[in-house]
Amino acid sequence: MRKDILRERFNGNFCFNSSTAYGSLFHELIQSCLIQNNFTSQFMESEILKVVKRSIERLYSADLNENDVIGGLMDAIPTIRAWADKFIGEVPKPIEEHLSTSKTKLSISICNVLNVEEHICSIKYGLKGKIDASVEAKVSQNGILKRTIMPLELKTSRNVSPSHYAQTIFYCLLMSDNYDIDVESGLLYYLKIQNEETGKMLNVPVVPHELRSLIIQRNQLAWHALDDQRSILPPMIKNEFQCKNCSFNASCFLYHKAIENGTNETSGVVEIFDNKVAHLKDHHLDFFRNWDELITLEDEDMYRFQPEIWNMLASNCDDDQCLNNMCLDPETIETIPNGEGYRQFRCKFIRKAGKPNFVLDTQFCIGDHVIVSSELDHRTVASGFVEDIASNFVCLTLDRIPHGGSKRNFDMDIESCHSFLCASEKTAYSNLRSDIIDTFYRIDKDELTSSMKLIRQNLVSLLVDKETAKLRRLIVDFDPPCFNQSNDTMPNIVDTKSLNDDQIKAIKLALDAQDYAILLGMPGTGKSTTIVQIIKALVSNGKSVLLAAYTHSAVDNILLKLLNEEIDMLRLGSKSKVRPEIVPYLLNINQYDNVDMFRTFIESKQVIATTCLGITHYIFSKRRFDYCIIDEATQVTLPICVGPLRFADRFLLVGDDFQLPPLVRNHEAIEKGMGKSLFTTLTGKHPRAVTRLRYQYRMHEDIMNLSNCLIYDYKMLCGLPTGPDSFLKIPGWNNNFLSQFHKENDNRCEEECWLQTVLDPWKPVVMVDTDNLEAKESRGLNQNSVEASLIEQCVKAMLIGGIPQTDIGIITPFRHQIKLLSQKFKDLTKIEISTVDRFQGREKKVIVVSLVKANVDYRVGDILKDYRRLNVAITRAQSKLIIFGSRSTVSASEIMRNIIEHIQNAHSMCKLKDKNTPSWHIVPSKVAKT
Ligand SMILES: Nc1ncnc2c1ncn2[C@@H]1O[C@H](COP(=O)(O)OP(=O)(O)OP(=O)(O)O)[C@@H](O)[C@H]1O
Repeated sequence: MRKDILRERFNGNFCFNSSTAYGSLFHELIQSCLIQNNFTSQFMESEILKVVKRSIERLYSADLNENDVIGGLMDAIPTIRAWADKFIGEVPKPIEEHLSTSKTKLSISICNVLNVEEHICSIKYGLKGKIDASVEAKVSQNGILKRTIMPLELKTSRNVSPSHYAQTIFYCLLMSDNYDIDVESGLLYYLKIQNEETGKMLNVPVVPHELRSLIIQRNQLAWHALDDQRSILPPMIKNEFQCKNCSFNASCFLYHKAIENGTNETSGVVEIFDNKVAHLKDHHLDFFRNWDELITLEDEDMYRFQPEIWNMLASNCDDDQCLNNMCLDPETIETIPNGEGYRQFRCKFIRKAGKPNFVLDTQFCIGDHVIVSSELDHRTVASGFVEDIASNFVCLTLDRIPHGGSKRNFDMDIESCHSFLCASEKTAYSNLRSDIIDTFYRIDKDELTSSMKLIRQNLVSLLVDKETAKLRRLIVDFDPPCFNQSNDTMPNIVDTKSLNDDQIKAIKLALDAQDYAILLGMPGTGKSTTIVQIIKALVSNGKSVLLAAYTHSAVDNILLKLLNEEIDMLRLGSKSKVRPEIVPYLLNINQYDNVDMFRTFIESKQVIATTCLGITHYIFSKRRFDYCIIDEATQVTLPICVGPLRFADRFLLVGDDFQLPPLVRNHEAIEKGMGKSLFTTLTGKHPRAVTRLRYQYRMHEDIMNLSNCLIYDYKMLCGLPTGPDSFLKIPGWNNNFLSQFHKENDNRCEEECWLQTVLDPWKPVVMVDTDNLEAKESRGLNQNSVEASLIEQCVKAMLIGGIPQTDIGIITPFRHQIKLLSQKFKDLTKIEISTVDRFQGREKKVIVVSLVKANVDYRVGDILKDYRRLNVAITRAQSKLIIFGSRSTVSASEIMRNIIEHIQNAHSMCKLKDKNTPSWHIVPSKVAKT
């Protein structure tokens, strides 16, 4: 039971070993034979080759060779065939029973396969599980023949275990709930226990007294999982053999020592315990207790809405968390082959009944994780994330094609004949299609992601693993970092002519670091440029580099620059999250015929890039790196940062304390220090490890000084010349340029057109104040339609004036405003519209900022008080920054007041008159797609 609780909190040791790798391959093989109902040697041989080819990464991780594995699987063919000959078909054959009380022999045959890997969450029993195969079986006893559904559980262990019986009984409950029918027993098949030539097949009945004791255990487990019982784990099992081989032993022992005040004596397994945690001193245990508490606080916030998914009818949930009455359009289902061998499905859902503009009005946004369930019986059918959202549909990328679940067949009879329509992939598409059309779905936001488990696992690895001893000394004990004596020579490959002195100093420090270095740079000072030069130098010295950042966009930002330098690299991640230019560098597992080829490929890559949470990839069980570089390191909490650092000997953290902080939702966790990044901590502890970049090359001086006056106290210097070239040039700009947008005989705007002020090429910073207009935000949603229309006019005018779409970025802190703006510019897809967070590390010639907040109570919200987020927003523009907002409302934020004062002093405030409503300009609905 303790292991089950630990499994909910930690990833465990995620490396594949040979028995888990073999186990998963056997499962895939038998499941595919069951689905195809083909157990011929020829079919199995060809399936083995396919299964092994799909699993090259797992074999690499488990140190297995495909020929040995193929041999091992082929050796099992006679056993599987004998099992199938006996138990698959229409004629029941005698089977051994667990806890049999009957004198008469039971016979069983599997006559139909309903599903494989069926994922069932039962609200009724508070259980969830993935059933290896859901089957229909013919059962004969005492001369009575019945057809009944049951779970089939496949096992590759060499011993029968009581936990397998328990699992099978629970699966019977899950199936009962899912199919709304009593399931009296399940099947357990041990491939490797040779009591016959077939392996061992058992029938496991749901016996009332066993079920009672299992439900009691389930309730105890649920008690331990409660928030306020978190520190009380179920007792340790103290079994030498099991503890040694348990993949959760490190977290178990660490918990015992740090949280339960345990010792090697009380652990009951002295030697194994000491081997893992004897080295931990009091301050290590304090470190773990502190971070465990912070993560728990944050965890509670993330799980806040989870119960609603299961407890509330979709019609009672508000649109914020749940979309109900959704229909899947079967014509839109598209398979997305993923580079890593998994498949995903793109599906479009339309709401059958509801408000016409409902989807845009909801809290659902692109990138949100979602769970799709059938509306009728609340059965989970798929999970994934939002890919696109418009007024009348939502497009999801899902792990499987949703369907309404198994449907009863015409000959179904509760007593004697359980007969269902298959929902598995062998089902003819036409069946599935009608099933899809007939089903209504609910889509819930899934706040629960597995990242918390990984974060906790990072902490355990940091404190326990042998490989992280050095990292532990540096970031837990705060040992001072060491540097080689600098010999002042720079590798030839570094393009010193294009760099300034600060940047050259930063490169030297990074190359001299024996432990770590820190690169602190204000916006546009060339942090990513410097990172690229450091990577070039390291690669030319034969070193390997793991490049990571919190967001995919930050990772790809550096990779795009590396591409220009023709540096070879490997990008890990899913195709849907990666920039198109980087897609060719994604790992494509289909290219490798064998493990050696794959190993050679992986080991040949000197630069591997991923996000900080992407480190669960198989390759990290084998690969280590000379350096790890983390960009935007001020954006990640310590336990997330530790993830990639675990795999390298030295590291470089790059960032700026005054740009985005780590994303932490829980206020108490922030107060207790979770929002302080490792970057900030180490910068304070060991200033010797820090180099600073001061010259920025992105922004016109006026834009830079806005940030200087707010944050940097004029320490940021301009590396760019400030001649006429530094201003925005609108190619079509002339005295008559704006007249094309005004209606004939309508001079209400012409006499003093606001676009004249805003687009004036000699004004690099302008704020458009909407206070005189009816431009209020929508109630309850951070959305402002008048502001969006003004932005549409302004941006389209620039496009007509000849500014390319790719030069324009629109930033707003609110995701609902992004949805609205994306609608306005839906034909102009090269204009980037994004949150501040996604724009960090990026730049555009023109940046338009939509502040959205406009209300009579002057409520400005937290985001517009966040000086770091605002700093990022105003430092993305090279030549022109246009800010739209309600001066009276946003002035409630002190930092916004300062921005406004600075702009006012520069005479760059454009206060709209009430006649400047958006309709005074003729804006073509379509603009040439430059
Ligand atoms: N030494 C230099 N001389 C001239 N231009 C430079 C120099 N270093 C960087 N740049 C230019 O400055 C701009 C900003 O550089 P870069 O994107 O590397 O900055 P950054 O510090 O990573 O930005 P951010 O703070 O947004 O993350 C780029 O256009 C880059 O080409």
